[in-house]
Amino acid sequence: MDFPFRVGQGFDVHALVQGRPLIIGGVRIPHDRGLQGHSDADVLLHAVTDAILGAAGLGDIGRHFPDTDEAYKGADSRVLLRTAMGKLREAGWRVVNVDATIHAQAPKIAPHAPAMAANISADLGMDPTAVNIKGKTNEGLGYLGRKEGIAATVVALLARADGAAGAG
Ligand SMILES: Nc1ccn([C@@H]2O[C@H](COP(=O)(O)O)[C@@H](O)[C@H]2O)c(=O)n1
Ligand SMILES: C[C@@]1(CO)OP(=O)(O)OP(=O)(O)OC[C@H]1O
Repeated sequence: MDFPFRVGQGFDVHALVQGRPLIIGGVRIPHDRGLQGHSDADVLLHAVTDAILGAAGLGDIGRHFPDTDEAYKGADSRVLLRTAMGKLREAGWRVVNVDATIHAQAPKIAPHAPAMAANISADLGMDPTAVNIKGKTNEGLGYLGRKEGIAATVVALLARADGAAGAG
């Protein structure tokens, strides 16, 4: 019998490079560099996608949206997140809450956190108060501290969509 709640975690990191926009949580943030990737390189949305897919036992973002597929070149990661959420719904899950940390020496995340939470909650079909976004520096240490990239870590809790304990 399945337990009616499942937890998942997600991690992602992308390099900061010249000539790319910085898009985190679906929010375009004014900055001197942006994140490198096959898609729009939205490090937060990729970690959220992995957290919900992982909780549902549906693998990972690369399995559903391979970075070798031209279809995802420059892809809007909100579209990928909504597609992943559709797969969760088909499997009978809803997302209860999301808690995320963006590991960025710069820029400041706090001013953009409400907009990021609004985007994620809209894409997952939940109340914005159930999405918590935190920024954290790396205290100048390592590749994150040297501003060579930005990382995100996320945990997500799922519940059976019908709310039935033990529903399979
Ligand atoms: N990119 C960031 C980093 C930090 N914050 C905010 O500052 C607080 C202190 O961060 P430390 O890494 O110095 O402990 C943190 O709790 C956030 O409120 C941020 O918004 N964006
Ligand atoms: C989002 C995808 C889509 O091709 O590509 P990237 O933007 O490179 O992002 P990453 O987190 O490295 O890998 C996941 C891929 O599914």
